[in-house]
Amino acid sequence: MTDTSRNPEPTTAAAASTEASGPAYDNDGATTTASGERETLLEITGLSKSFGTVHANKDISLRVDRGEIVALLGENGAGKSTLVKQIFGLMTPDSGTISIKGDASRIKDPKDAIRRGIGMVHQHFQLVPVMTVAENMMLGHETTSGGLLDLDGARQMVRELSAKHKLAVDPDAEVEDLPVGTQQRVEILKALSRRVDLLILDEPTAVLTPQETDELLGVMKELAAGGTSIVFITHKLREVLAAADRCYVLRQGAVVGQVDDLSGTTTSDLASMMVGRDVVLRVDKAEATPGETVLSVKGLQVRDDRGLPAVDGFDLEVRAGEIVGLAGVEGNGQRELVESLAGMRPSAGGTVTLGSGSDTVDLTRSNAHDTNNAGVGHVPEDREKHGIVGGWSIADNLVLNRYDEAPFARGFVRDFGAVRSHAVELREEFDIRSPNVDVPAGSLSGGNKQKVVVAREMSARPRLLMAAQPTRGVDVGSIEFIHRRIVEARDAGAAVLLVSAELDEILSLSDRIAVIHGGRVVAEVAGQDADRTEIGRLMAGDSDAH
Ligand SMILES: Nc1ncnc2c1ncn2[C@@H]1O[C@H](COP(=O)(O)OP(=O)(O)OP(=O)(O)O)[C@@H](O)[C@H]1O
Repeated sequence: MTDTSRNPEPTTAAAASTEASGPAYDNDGATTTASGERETLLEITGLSKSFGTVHANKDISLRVDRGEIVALLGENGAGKSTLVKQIFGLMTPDSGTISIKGDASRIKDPKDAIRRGIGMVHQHFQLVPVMTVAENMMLGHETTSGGLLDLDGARQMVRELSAKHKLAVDPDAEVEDLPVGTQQRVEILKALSRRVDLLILDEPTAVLTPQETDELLGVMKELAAGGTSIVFITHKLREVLAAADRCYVLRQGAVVGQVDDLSGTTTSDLASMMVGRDVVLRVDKAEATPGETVLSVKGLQVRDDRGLPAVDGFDLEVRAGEIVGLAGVEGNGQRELVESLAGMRPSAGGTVTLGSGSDTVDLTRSNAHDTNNAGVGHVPEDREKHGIVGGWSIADNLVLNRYDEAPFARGFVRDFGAVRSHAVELREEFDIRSPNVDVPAGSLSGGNKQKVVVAREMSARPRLLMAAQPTRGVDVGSIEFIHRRIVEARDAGAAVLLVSAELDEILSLSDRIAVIHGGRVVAEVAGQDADRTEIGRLMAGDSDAH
């Protein structure tokens, strides 16, 4: 960690794009000033921003040169999103300056930011799902570039930008039908459809498969080589080492570290810089001692939103005291499977039971309430939609599915004291960073919202814990913590079904791994025998891999 001066020989973009200058929405590719010096594209000085008593950004100063890829790292709630929202004009700083290419005048709003060459891809995409890619492209241009694009013009633009940036997208596809990774490409193309000097990506890889992530990192490097500067937020330290030229580390709103040469740096170095202590990146666990069958799924059929088969003859058993990891490329029925097992989506065939012998409960047609009452805990993939109620307090969110039960209610009367003290305990135990437990859950940072959901579901001590992407958007220190808690739940006798797009997470936590492809289990392997490459091939549908 150093406090450095300028990086005179940046590694990325000395080679400016050699492509002929393209259409009006192209970038110029120049990375240096006339004197041969690298141009400072973004300079932030003494930036502070508070929400009530929370100092989200404290006296932040940083710099990004043209053609650089700069990573922003930090724990959940460290202030990363707040910082980039101010650069994009979504929030106004309390004090300090943001200077873009030497212009330090206030960025009034996103429109103003776009006019000044800033593009941003948000954590939650801003696309209209029922519209096509080209129609979504038109939307942005109505408001920002004055001239209305016609549909043919928008289609043409998508094709040209797709080809130029090697981001394949069908202009006529409806956005809601596209996998998440492709939706993100549309967002990136939308940002690139205007002149962009600085592209901000807020946790761009959180929802991507490993292959999509590699593709995106490649695109980022090409953009940087063409003169675009990139600021990206991530919790995945390997990505920082793979793609960034430099990085800044934030803690509790302040810049606590800066690495200007990442070549000798390891993921462990970055992790301890972020968290302020050494972090164990691998999970230590004893061998599992599985007991009786808890979850039994036979021949399950579930349809997707369009009525097509998504889960198609799915069989799986999960026993008490074991973690079964479901590995698969996103879009192979995992979402529909978990929703169906949680009682949120009807099944079209097959059976689901919980427990064994005389203790068996048939959950095949249960709703979410019954499933929950039967002892199923569910950490949903989409915390914003299914995990929390943003307008309700943290305390209420922590008892969302148990508000009418003892000790949180006596008869029809709620015991607010019990709800609150439960919340105070969990906030402490799960390190939920918030001023108190009474603030709306919607005001929490992304990772802290996730901790609320995980805390609620785990504290209910479910017989079956279904955890879908449990550490998505969560910082390394908290990943370590959540992983430890999942193993503890297993050791206390819970059956755990872990669904994750992170193969590393599956490999390090699972006692048994089931690979899902085309809506059914195509292979099962013991956790300790699992081979990364083989699992990868099975995930891709190579049935000879096993
Ligand atoms: N609109 C808001 N109202 C109140 N508090 C807010 C608001 N936006 C952010 N905060 C608070 O500011 C702090 C910084 O949040 P921010 O979202 O910037 O963190 P982050 O580093 O992006 O975290 P994560 O990695 O979890 O996404 C947090 O304590 C958060 O609760």
